[in-house]
Amino acid sequence: MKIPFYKYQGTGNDFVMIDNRQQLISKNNTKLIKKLCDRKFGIGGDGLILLENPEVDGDDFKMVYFNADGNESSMCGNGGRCLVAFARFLGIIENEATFTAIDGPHKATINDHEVSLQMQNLSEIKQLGNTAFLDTGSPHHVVFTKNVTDLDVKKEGAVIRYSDEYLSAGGTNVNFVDMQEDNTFLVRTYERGVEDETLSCGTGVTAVALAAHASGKANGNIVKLIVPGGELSVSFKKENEIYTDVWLTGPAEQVFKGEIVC
Ligand SMILES: N[C@@H](CCC[C@H](N)C(=O)O)C(=O)O
Repeated sequence: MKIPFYKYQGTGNDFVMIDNRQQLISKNNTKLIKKLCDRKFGIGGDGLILLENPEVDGDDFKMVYFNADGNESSMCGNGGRCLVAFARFLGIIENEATFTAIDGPHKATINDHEVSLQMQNLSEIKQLGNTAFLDTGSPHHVVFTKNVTDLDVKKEGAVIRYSDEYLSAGGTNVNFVDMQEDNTFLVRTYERGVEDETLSCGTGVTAVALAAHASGKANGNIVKLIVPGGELSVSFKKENEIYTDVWLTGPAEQVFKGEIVC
């Protein structure tokens, strides 16, 4: 059997995309999904995303996300943005999308290669010193520190990801953040499920922007995030201690396509 696939990237967070409206891939095939994400034995990617038929009235499609380890996981912000670009490529949408992912409903807009994705409202941010923990669709530990450029993110991130504090709750992603100028932050992320640093993490930079605002490190409602793979922005409102209207914006593009022979 031959299954068509597409490769997308959003600020260097890269994904294998499959149009699964005809159920070509089984969601339980962890071994196959892990192999497809393998950079030596497969296509290579930080994750794999299935575009499926909508299950909610009014939706354009459904998003199913897997980490590179082959397991279905929580929300992927960059993956969601890439999926919107894929949906437009497939002719499912034009410039706007409504879809459901594991964390609930999302809206999105796309102009050229720029995709804005609405994230869930957020009310709970645990802050402790220069760290914070919040769930922006995926769990994120945020560390505000200096010299992020020189950090061994894989080593330092793994210590926190596998710490007793998080392990029993399924682990966490870890973001190391260095403030640059007003409302601008440099971010490097250790991703759970990839178990390494990735070039960008959408739910991660969303967590950084909201944690920076909650702790007074950012004072505007638009925050610029510089990641190893490019630049993203996060805009939001704060109403009655709840962050609403949270939008993650940045580029997303198709890189190549091919066929999986299985
Ligand atoms: N790259 C993602 C986050 C993907 C989920 C994460 N690895 C997890 O399992 O929590 C993003 O762009 O948000």
